[in-house]
Amino acid sequence: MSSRIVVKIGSSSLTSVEGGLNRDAISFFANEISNLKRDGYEVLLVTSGAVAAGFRAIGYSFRPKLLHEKQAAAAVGQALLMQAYQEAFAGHGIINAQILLTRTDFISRQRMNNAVMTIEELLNQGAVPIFNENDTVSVDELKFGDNDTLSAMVANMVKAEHLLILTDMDGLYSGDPRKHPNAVRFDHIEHITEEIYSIAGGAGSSLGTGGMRSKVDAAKIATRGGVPVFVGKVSEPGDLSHAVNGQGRGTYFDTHLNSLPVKKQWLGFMSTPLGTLQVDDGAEKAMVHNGHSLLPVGVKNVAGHFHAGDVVEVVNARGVILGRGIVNYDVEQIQQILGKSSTEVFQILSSVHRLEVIHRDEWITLL
Ligand SMILES: Nc1ncnc2c1ncn2[C@@H]1O[C@H](COP(=O)(O)OP(=O)(O)O)[C@@H](O)[C@H]1O
Ligand SMILES: N[C@@H](CCC(=O)OP(=O)(O)O)C(=O)O
Repeated sequence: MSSRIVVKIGSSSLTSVEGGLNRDAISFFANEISNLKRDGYEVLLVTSGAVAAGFRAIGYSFRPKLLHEKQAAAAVGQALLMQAYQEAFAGHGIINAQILLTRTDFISRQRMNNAVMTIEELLNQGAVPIFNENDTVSVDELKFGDNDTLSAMVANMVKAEHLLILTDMDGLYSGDPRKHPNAVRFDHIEHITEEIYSIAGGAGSSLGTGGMRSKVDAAKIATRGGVPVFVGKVSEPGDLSHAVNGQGRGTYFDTHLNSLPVKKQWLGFMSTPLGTLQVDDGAEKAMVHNGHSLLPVGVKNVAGHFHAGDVVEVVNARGVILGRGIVNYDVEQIQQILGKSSTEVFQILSSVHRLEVIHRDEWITLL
C-alpha cells in the first residue's frame, strides 16, 4: 500500500470575503496535490468552501447565519466547488470523486465499512476523492460544523500517514496573531495539553468556522488514532511537499501511537456516551497508566441512564475526562456496587456476567 496523505483545505484558503471561489487558489492546490501523487502518494482531499462558494450565487449579500440558508448556499456551492476542482485536476489527468459524509455515517459501522470499501477502490483507480460534510442533511447537533473534525476522522478511517490541515495562518501561535502580534509559533507539539487548548482561539475571519480550536480538536483525534498532523499555510509552489517532509510553515503535532483499530476509533470519537462514572485515584492509575480494567471498588459515583453494553465517559476525582468505555452493568447495578470489593459484588448482585465495570479491551484513554 502506498503512503496516504489527507489534505484539508479551509474556506479561508479557497474563497473571498465577498463570496465566490478563488479559482487561482483551487488550481494552485490541484497542482500541489498532483505533485504529491507524482511522488507516489495517495491523496484524499477534505475541502470546505461550499457555503462561501454558493451564497452569492443563490442571491444572499452576506454569508448566511441561519441553518437552512447555509444549507441552501452549500447545496449550490458544493456543485460549483466540485466543478472547479474537476476542471483544475483534469489538467493533470486526475479524476475526482465526491464523497459527502455526516457524523451519523461514522456512527454506523456498516456505513463506515461501505465508505472505506468505496474509498479503497477509488484510490486503487488513481482517483483523488474529495470530501465535504453533507450539509443538506446534517442537523444542528450532528454537524461536524467545521471540516477539521471530518478530516481527522477520514485520516483515521483510511489509516493515513499524515493529515495536513491547511489554513490562512502558518501554524498555532501562543495567541491569535490577529489580536496578539507578538505571539510566537509552536513548531512541534508533543502532547495536546489544557494549555494548548487555552491558547487556540476561534475563527480569524468571517470565512472560517472553527478557528484553531477545532484544528487542535482534530489534531487530538488524529494523533490518538496514530496519525501525525500538520496545521499551517501552503501558498508557494512546493509548500505541500515541504509540509509532508517536515519542513512546512506550520505546527506539527506528533503521535507516538500506532493506528487505532476501527472499534476503538468508534468508541473514542464517534460513540455517544450515555452516562458518567467517577473513579478514584487508584482506578485512574490502573486504567490510564497500567492498562488495567475498571473494577467496582474504584468507582466513586455514577450518573446518567444506561444499560450494560452502552458507552460511558469516565472522569477522575477532579472531573477531568479520562476516556470512554463500554460498561458491563446497568446504572442501577452500579449504584449498588460502587466502592465494593469483588467478594461483596458477588454477594450483592444475584448474577454477575463480568466482574469488571469496564474491560480494558473496551476502553480508550482520551487524556
Ligand atoms: N493561537 C492561534 N494561533 C493561530 N491562529 C489562531 C489562533 N487562535 C485563533 N486563530 C485563528 O484561526 C484562524 C484559522 O481558522 P479558520 O478561520 O477557521 O480557518 P479555516 O477556514 O482555514 O478553517 C486564523 O486565521 C487565526 O486568526
Ligand atoms: N461544509 C462547510 C464547511 C464550513 C467551514 O467553513 O469550515 P472551515 O472553513 O473548514 O472552518 C462548507 O463547505 O462550507
